[in-house]
Amino acid sequence: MPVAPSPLHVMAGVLRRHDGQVLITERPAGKHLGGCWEFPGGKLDPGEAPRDGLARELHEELGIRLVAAEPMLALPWRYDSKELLLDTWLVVAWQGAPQSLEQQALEWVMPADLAPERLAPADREILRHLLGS
Ligand SMILES: Nc1nc2c([nH]c(=O)n2[C@@H]2O[C@H](COP(=O)(O)OP(=O)(O)OP(=O)(O)O)[C@@H](O)[C@H]2O)c(=O)[nH]1
Ligand SMILES: [Mg+2]
Repeated sequence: MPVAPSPLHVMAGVLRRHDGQVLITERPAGKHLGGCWEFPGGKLDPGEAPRDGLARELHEELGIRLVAAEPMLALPWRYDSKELLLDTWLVVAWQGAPQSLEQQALEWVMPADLAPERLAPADREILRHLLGS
């Protein structure tokens, strides 16, 4: 019997500043969901602990060092051909100012001002969670 591939474990970090703004990044055109905005992160490497994978991705993409983060929402999601677990953490402390190291646009926004349609479909659930509904 065919064995279903296990879902791809993807880490996403919601960097939240003291003023409540969160960081979103734009997926480059040509990639899966190119042009959609998302939370920075990426696929966990085999054998890697979630917090370590999150810290690695945030360092690779933004050049920051993770200081304090906690799990916020583990969201199973299915796009046409791929199934993933979007493991979303709230990041409340980091060192360094986030920079675009992978040519991605960055934007700080208040969750209440963020139009859900701008986000990747799975991330609209994260936004709902942030808005507390
Ligand atoms: N990083 C990230 N990925 C997300 C989010 N929401 C969401 O649906 N994804 C999906 O999760 C999958 C894996 O994310 P990724 O950043 O490692 O994917 P990628 O293809 O850019 O990785 P790669 O090109 O570095 O191998 C992608 O299909 C992406 O569209 C999100 O908020 N953050
Ligand atoms: Mg990524």
